[in-house]
Amino acid sequence: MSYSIKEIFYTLQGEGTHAGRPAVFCRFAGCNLWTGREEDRSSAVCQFCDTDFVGTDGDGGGKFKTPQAVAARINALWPETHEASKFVVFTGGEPLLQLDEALIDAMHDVGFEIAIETNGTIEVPTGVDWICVSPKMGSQLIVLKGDELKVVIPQLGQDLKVYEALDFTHHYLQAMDGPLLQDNLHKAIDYCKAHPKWKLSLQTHKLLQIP
Ligand SMILES: C[S@@+](CC[C@H](N)C(=O)[O-])C[C@H]1O[C@@H](n2cnc3c(N)ncnc32)[C@H](O)[C@@H]1O
Ligand SMILES: Nc1nc2[nH]cc(C(=O)O)c2c(=O)[nH]1
Ligand code: SF4
Ligand SMILES: [Mg+2]
Repeated sequence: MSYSIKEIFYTLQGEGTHAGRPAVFCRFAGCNLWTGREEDRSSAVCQFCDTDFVGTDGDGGGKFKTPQAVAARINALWPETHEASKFVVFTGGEPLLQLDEALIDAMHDVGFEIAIETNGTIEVPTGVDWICVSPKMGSQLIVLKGDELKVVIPQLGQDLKVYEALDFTHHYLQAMDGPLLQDNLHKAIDYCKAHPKWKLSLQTHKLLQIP
């Protein structure tokens, strides 16, 4: 199989537990909950997406024929003299439409720790080192355990108590970006204070204006 990748870039993880950690981001093209076309947004399962994941035309993007080719491109972005802390985040779009064990093995072969950002609707292949699930109302959540659960609020009909019971090490709330961001941040802050199992995840890369 070949891999369709929107962009590959080296930055800091902006969100969640690893916020501030240098990481190569590999953004796969395509998602199962939205086409990515603005004209389809209002009829999509996931309507609040902040990301362009259509096509393969971003920085470092393209169609890659082999897992080794993807791994080599990602590895080339890591600073040469710092082999120990190699960290890749597979995101999208929905990475689990394309990420397979062959690519996971290829990344481990070049020394990377592997994280994913997923909507939790597709089974996670073996070997992923850090699983971040961000459930979407209107979709069937099937990934019920992992390292961090990162719930974007508010979403219509959400019951955070249901998520609280799931088997994740960290439970985060992330305010939905958009015209109501400030309101949403206050909702998230108030909820965390009242339910201290939850922590606030900020999208720090947006504050920092880095990719
Ligand atoms: C663009 S998604 C890609 C990965 C995967 N499809 C998912 O939804 O988790 C990456 C992260 O951004 C979050 N996100 C997307 N749009 C957002 C928005 N408008 N405000 C806050 N977080 C958002 C998602 O919930 C997810 O945690
Ligand atoms: N810096 C940075 N951190 C991120 N964390 C999750 C992201 C994503 O789009 O999945 C993201 C992103 O796009 N940039
Ligand atoms: S599931 Fe993730 S990538 Fe897909 S539309 Fe929603 S936020 Fe965007
Ligand atoms: Mg993003």
